[in-house]
Amino acid sequence: MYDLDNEPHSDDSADPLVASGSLAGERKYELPPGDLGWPFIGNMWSFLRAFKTSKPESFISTFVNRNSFVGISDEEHRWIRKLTAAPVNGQEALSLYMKYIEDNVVSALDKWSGMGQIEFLTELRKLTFRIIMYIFLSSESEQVMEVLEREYTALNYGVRAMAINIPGFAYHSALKARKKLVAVLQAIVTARREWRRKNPPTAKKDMMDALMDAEDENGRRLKDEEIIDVLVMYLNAGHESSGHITMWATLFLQKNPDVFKRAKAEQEEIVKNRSPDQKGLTLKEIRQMEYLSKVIDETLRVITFSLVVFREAKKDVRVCGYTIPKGWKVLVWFRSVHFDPETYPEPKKFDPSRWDGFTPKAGHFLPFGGGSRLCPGNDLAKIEISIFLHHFLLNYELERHNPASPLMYLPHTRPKDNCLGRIRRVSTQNVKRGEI
Ligand code: HEM
Repeated sequence: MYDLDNEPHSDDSADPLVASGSLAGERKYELPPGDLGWPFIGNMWSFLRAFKTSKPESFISTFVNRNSFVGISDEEHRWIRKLTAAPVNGQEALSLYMKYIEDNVVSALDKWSGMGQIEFLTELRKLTFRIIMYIFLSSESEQVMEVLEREYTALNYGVRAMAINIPGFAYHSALKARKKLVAVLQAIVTARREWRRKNPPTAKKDMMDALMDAEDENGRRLKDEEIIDVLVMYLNAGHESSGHITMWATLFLQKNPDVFKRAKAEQEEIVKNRSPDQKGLTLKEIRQMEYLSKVIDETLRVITFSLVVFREAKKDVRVCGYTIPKGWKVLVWFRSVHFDPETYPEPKKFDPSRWDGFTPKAGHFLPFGGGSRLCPGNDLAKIEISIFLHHFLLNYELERHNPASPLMYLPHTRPKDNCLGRIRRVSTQNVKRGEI
């Protein structure tokens, strides 16, 4: 029995399954370290297998039953995660991807500023999807990208639909879409393998190369099918969240002129200190964006994009006088963690300066989850958002059509009008990569 009531609070657990907040009062609790199973609703890895078979129960079991035959075992999760972590979040990979991100951000902002009214959130989601596709498949044509985007959108619609496999229903379209997606991705994988066979190894170009190179300690590499599954899953995991947080950070900046001014001054300083021949942002400059990083952390806290995750108790756990028996599911409600007034005074207030000299205790800031399931795209996401805000702050402003648009809270907090408005260019500073 793991007795939390008598366990000292640890702030430095190597792999904490962290969960803190107000459970039955103000008592804090922290679950034992380790892999406590996987969430049984909306789990990212369940996307790996979703829609691979047309049996209706496959959809339900993928998302609901952890022992499902289409689900992914703990061992498989560990193996794929280990092999894909560095290609997504490693330093080498991140510096490589920055160019794709910045090129896409600069051209999107430029395009939007000439478009009149746009749904800012919808456009941001398209942008973050495009960025993820470029990170994976940098050399594919615009045509291929469009097909992938179209089929992926159909697949995504089916995720929360009823499992009715009849033409006209979203689930049926999703099954068809996955088949087409797989066919296109398989052609890309085959062509890439062929190219690599005929050409001498070059520096890595994108995540597809990195996945093909990834090897475990026994020399085992990812098969084509595994690479495709990982791509499909990452396309899902890696765009929606970044799009929403980018929108909210932009809105908070605009709503708080003092914050906007300070964040903009920081970006101007970065550009001013750059050598004239430098093209585009560098990782070093991203690290210099200390204030912007606080703006993003505060946005992640206030918005809490992922409301909840599930864990499973691997042994009996005592919490606040209650026993959570081994095998029970535990729901970690991130919003109560992020709105705990003991950790975050006036929790509803957007206040980036609360992060000045403040590092929350382990388990008190979980925008990317925690433990062995910690979001592997956390650094990538922050870089993506920082690059967008860098260019937005320097050159643009957003004029909302309905500033008082009501909000929707499920599945994610957003204005009902998807943030309808205009993007206006207010300066031409640094509009092209590296041009000042
Ligand atoms: C602001 C952006 C993002 C937020 C707020 C976010 C948040 C989260 C959260 C809360 C989880 C669940 C963690 C847990 O169970 O403890 C998660 C998992 C995951 N995220 Fe993210 N994420 C973001 C961006 C990304 C990006 C850019 C990628 C990839 C390119 C990504 C890939 C994943 C994957 C693969 C998982 C499943 C991890 C596992 O179960 O092992 N995410 N994310």
